[in-house]
Amino acid sequence: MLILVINPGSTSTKLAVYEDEKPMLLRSISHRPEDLEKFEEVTDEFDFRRQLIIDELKKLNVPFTFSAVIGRGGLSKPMAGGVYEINQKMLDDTRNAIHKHACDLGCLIAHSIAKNIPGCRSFIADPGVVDELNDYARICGTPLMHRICIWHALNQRAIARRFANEIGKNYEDLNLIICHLGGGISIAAHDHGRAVDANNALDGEGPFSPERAGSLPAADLVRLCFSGRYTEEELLKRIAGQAGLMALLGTKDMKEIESRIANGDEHAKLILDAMIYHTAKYIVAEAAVLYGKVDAILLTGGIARSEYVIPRLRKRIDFIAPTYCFPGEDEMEALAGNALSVLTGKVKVKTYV
Ligand SMILES: Nc1ncnc2c1ncn2[C@@H]1O[C@H](COP(=O)(O)OP(=O)(O)OP(=O)(O)O)[C@@H](O)[C@H]1O
Ligand SMILES: CCCC(=O)O
Repeated sequence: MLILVINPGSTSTKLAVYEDEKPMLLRSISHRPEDLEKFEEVTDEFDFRRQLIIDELKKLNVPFTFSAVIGRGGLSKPMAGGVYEINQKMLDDTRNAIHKHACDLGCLIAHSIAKNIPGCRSFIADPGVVDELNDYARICGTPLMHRICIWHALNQRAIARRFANEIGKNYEDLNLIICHLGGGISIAAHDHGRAVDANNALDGEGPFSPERAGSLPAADLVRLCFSGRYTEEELLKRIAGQAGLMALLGTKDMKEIESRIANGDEHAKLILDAMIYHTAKYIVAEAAVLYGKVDAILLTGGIARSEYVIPRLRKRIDFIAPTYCFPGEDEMEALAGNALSVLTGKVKVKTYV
């Protein structure tokens, strides 16, 4: 069975074709900032990115005989983890969602390609809005709002299963703290296969990250909103996009920051060490969620490759549980595997309502 996998990111669109479990091709189409800047919202990039994918597949002579197209799920309404058949409700909610993220295009493009292929199904799996929070985690100190999570559910779960497999156990038998260190940093407590606590990595919760502000002093933020100095859009960018290392150091490229530090830049060192410090604090906090019974801490994402960050982070968290590193991400393989498990009847597909 031929499966097409689509994973749009902020600067690239990844695509892969699998023949059952076997990867036949993996491509990453890079987007120049000037090509994306002209679109007001990420969903406006739909035609542009869809056409690039189709052109690339045609160029590589890939037959359009897919049994399924699976995309990285978008930020529609919260849902339990699993594999979902894309339906009209999901498409509408993804297009109309308050939160915008390049992954929205995964769902929209997967459906649009699949619908033109006879017999082809379209899926998403473990989108960033997977919500398995416990009742305490939803509550914050005002009735005006409640906590939600937006996190790297797909990669965290893929890494969790990989780790469990490597040690000969089931993910569902383990208590894990997983930290995805990417452009955003998400941290979740996985209690026997359920992510009972996770941060909203997109919206200003958790540690600051390469391009996100993380948790901010709330009253200062309110005063800033009413200061007349910024529009709503500008301030939202100060929370996700023009925030974190990008705002504090003018770059989110970790290699560049590491080289500044190696050349004696004390300010860069202070900021990066602060990011490590806050990340460690949020990781350790998840141990309380699991009553201190933590089988392992798993670190993943692009920054898990950093020889500067990882040893310093480990030094602050190793006392909780053994820490393992899974640099990068397993998203393409995880998506393909999820589609295949539905096509072969191993997993029951869910309906988004
Ligand atoms: N070899 C490396 N050493 C140090 N840092 C690295 C390395 N490779 C990537 N990074 C850093 O990882 C970060 C990006 O991580 P990643 O690729 O996981 O993010 P993303 O896919 O853009 O966003 P996200 O993971 O939040 O969806 C950047 O700050 C980048 O500089
Ligand atoms: C939906 C992925 C979460 C993030 O980018 O922070």
